[in-house]
Amino acid sequence: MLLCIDCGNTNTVFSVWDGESFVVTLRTSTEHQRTADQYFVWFSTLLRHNGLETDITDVIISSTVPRVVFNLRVFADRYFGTRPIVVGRPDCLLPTQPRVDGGTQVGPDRLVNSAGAYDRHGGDLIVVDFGTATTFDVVAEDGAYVGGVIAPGVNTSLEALHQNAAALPHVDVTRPQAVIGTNTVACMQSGIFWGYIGLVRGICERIKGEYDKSMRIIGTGGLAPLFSSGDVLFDTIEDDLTMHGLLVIHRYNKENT
Ligand SMILES: Nc1ncnc2c1ncn2[C@@H]1O[C@H](COP(=O)(O)OP(=O)(O)OP(=O)(O)O)[C@@H](O)[C@H]1O
Ligand SMILES: CC(C)(CO)[C@@H](O)C(=O)NCCC(=O)O
Ligand SMILES: [K+]
Repeated sequence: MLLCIDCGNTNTVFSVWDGESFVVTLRTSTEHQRTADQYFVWFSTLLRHNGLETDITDVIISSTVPRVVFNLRVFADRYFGTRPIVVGRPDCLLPTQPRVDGGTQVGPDRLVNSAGAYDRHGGDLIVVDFGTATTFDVVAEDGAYVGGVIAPGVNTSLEALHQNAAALPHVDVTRPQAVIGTNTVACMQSGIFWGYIGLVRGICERIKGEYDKSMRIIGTGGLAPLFSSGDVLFDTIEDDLTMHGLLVIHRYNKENT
């Protein structure tokens, strides 16, 4: 079985592929101090809790946090006796090479999203991912990542407001009743909710204006459904896009090395 690990700046997601489907998906916060042994205690406990017997033979990792990769490598080696494929490292092949400015280290999550989206939808896409940052990845006709946009993440923005303004509390993102808020929390929720809808809409329109062909927009990340409840932003929403991309890249490496 294949263990896919998607390590973001906020959360790390483990998902096990049994050859036909993802049988379990587990989420933990990203902490670079976490050791290989700590990962295993958490992982094996939850597998047992889910009544799963898994035999992990392969591991693939995408990490936007370089320093967690060391302990994840030790985890794969010590507990599964396997050398993981790490997206973005020179020995990990990609189905298509990104076309960006020389020296740019594209976030591995964006390469993975691009590969996953291309496999499902073909090219000429915008992939919008609501994570720590809100990213827009442009996928060309041949599946290459050719650039995009990095905007502040929804929770990152809310946290910055709270940190920088003495009278603004911590609030969770939600769809507000009205645009005109009649209390502080409602005002903040309106700013974030309608602000991000405007941001996503505006950036996608501008990307489409710059691109010479029609494009489809794929939304992913935990908050995509919430934002699409306020406006038609996406042609499709896929919550498993990153995991699917890891699967695609793993398969490509197995077939070509
Ligand atoms: N309605 C909601 N309100 C608030 N948070 C939500 C809601 N739906 C999902 N979430 C949150 O979205 C997050 C899932 O986000 P996702 O995995 O896409 O990115 P992330 O973990 O926040 O960022 P990164 O991948 O950069 O670490 C979870 O932390 C989840 O709690
Ligand atoms: C933008 C984030 C933080 C989104 O997770 C990640 O993809 C990243 O660290 N990217 C590196 C810079 C780039 O993608 O161009
Ligand atoms: K993510």
